Amino acid sequence: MANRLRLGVNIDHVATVRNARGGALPDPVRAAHQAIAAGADGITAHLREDRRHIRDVDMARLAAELTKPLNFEMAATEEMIALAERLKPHAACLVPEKREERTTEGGLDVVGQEQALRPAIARLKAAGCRVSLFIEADEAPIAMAAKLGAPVIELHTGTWCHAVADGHTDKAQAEFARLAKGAAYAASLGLEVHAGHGLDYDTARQLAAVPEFVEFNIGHFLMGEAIFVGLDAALLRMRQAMDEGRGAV
Ligand SMILES: CC(=O)[C@@H](O)[C@H](O)COP(=O)(O)O
Ligand SMILES: NCC(=O)COP(=O)(O)O
Repeated sequence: MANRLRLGVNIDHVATVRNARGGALPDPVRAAHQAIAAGADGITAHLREDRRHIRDVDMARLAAELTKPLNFEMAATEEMIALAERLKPHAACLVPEKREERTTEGGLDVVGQEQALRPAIARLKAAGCRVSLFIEADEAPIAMAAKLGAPVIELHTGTWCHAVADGHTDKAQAEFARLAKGAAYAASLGLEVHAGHGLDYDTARQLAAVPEFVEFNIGHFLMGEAIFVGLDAALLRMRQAMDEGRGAV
């Protein structure tokens, strides 16, 4: 299918449930294998500094076992870059991290961190990782991502998804237009454009209509749905929503 949107499944919150009891179950790596078997185009996992969900051993197993691309989300710290150099995941996505945050709250400040990010990106590239920067859909960070030599960006969709969920129609329309404009600008610079954070069936379907998006990374909503309908059914429904939005069905 021309211009098919890839679905990257984030398994962080299987690990959240596992860590609630301190045992080994449910196994996030098992979820990754099942997601791939159910049609996921790749797996995303976020190894946070505080290890609140994904742990180092999970990332090592994912890197060793997956049959589809692994997208290692990380802060641009020495610890994480060194781990990525050792594990050599298909992709490394640099995301902002604040210990006190409940979840990611926005895009990476690539404009303010240009000098610090440049060597991090170089090291990840040298390790063979496809580097992605998780940023806001604004001209300055998008232009900086291109200047820094990252081949991929992932646009933060959380603000738009929250506006949709809260019924703030005017803000949702403005945020959608911002995402669409940012995606078009990024593509004009030759960047591969992804999107993620807070996407559900409805917002994934809406955003799929923006032709410049190549991949969505979706986790929290899907893992919640899986509790009720199972992971396979949730992925199938998300796949259908993305294809409908892209006009593929
Ligand atoms: C960057 C992003 O939006 C997510 O991929 C990230 O994983 C969110 O952090 P939590 O998974 O800890 O909520
Ligand atoms: N980068 C976004 C991601 O991997 C998943 O975000 P969410 O769907 O868990 O909010």
